[in-house]
Amino acid sequence: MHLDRLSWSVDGRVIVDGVDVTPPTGALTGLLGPNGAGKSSLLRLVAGVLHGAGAVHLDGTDLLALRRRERARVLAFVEQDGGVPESMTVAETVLLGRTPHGGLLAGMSDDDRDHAEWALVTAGAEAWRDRMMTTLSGGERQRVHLARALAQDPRVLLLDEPTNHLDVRAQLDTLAVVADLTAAGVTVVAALHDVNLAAASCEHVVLLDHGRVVAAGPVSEVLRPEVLEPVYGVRCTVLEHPRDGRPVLVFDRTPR
Ligand SMILES: Nc1ncnc2c1ncn2[C@@H]1O[C@H](COP(=O)(O)OP(=O)(O)OP(=O)(O)O)[C@@H](O)[C@H]1O
Repeated sequence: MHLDRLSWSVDGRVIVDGVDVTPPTGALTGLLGPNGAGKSSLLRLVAGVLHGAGAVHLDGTDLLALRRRERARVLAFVEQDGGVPESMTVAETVLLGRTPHGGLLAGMSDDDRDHAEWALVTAGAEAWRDRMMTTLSGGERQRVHLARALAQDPRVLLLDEPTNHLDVRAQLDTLAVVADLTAAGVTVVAALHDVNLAAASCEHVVLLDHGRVVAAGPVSEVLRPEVLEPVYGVRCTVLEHPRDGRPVLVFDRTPR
């Protein structure tokens, strides 16, 4: 997938400024940057929720030129604190993920139901299948939203802060689901605040600041003190994980 010079302004202020990057196919790309850097806005632009300038190319097709339903067959987006459908059960909510492929809930095929069931189990949400969405905790809802996106069977999955309500185990579970998806060829882009989670789980990183790409590339190239310190305004020390050699970052406010 290639994000081709994506830009978006609001009230005369440029929020996303000519973002031109290529998240690798079948890999997890972490979208990092300080509060207000434009991560959510960029994901919303790619998903076609916001309308700005630029294109999103996937195998020669501009996803932003597609109709919403066609785009939803290839791209799924789990928004941060996504809305909760009133008076719907978890199972019905996940089944909604099949609507771009099939039709209305009543017209779902056995294949659609099987796929939704797979998504429910894969996202670890099957225990709540008959619960009303409004009764779930933040972390439980997050898993259901992931399940609904899986039910869509996307080639591109956008996740906005997929771990922010989750306990440590649930974070690792979610990242394991993402790893299985990328192994199956899905391209995943996730906005993350936890730099160490990105260091541990992403293949590729895009670092945003003030709507612009400051750095993009493999974890070892982007998650370095000289790149991170000016962006976050903190001191950064890089250690090596004793088990897998991946970077572990420690931040403090000591002046350089
Ligand atoms: N609809 C809007 N109207 C005005 N300003 C907006 C709008 N949407 C976003 N912004 C502004 O754009 C900037 C980028 O916001 P965005 O939510 O994309 O950042 P972010 O990197 O996801 O931040 P965070 O890490 O805090 O979630 C912020 O300054 C925000 O206030």
